[in-house]
Amino acid sequence: MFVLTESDSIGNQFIAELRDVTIQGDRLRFRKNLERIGEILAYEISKTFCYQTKPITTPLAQTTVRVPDSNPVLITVLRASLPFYNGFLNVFDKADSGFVGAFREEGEGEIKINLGYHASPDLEGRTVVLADPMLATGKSFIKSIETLLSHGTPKIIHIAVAIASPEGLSYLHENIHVPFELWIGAIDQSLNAQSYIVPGLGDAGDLAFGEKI
Ligand SMILES: O=c1cc[nH]c(=O)[nH]1
Repeated sequence: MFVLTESDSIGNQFIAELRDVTIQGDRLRFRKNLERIGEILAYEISKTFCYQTKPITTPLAQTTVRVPDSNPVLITVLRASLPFYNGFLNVFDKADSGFVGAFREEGEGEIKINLGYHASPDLEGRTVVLADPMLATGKSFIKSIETLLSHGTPKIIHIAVAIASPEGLSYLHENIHVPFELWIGAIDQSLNAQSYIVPGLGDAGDLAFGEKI
């Protein structure tokens, strides 16, 4: 498991700005910071890929460069993930993409996650990056992964999140039965009664795009 804020880097500044009530109201900056964290996590994930030697001709000579031998599939969960996903797409610019539409069903008691929409390429044997900035209960991740597995069994699923709750992490470990790795911006203290992450940052979708009805 990689956790960005476990060591000092400029990434901490981006996380701080996402959380800070005096800064996060600037939607452009909020989306940009999610994107920048996506780019950093994408770079870290790229270190796990298989590489091959590619011959290159520069204007001056022949040389070789080690490049990834395949492109991942990026799966993103609408809508809060879009700026975060964009960070991954900036780095993995040749990636295929799939989309999942997940929403929380309002009501009394346990939170229910509904997947209204999904569109994905064949995932058989592929390296998948599932990007969603907020790992709260983990239920939408598990629902998304169950749905994705009907499109083939990936070689590995890299799960990338900006902020994770300990409860969500436990839920993923208990419920994912295919190879996976976790790439996280920060791990927070807990979930509150409304299943928001504390200290967290609030509602990532609303902060990125405005409140929905
Ligand atoms: O704290 C949380 C949890 C889920 N989704 C969010 O946007 N924020």
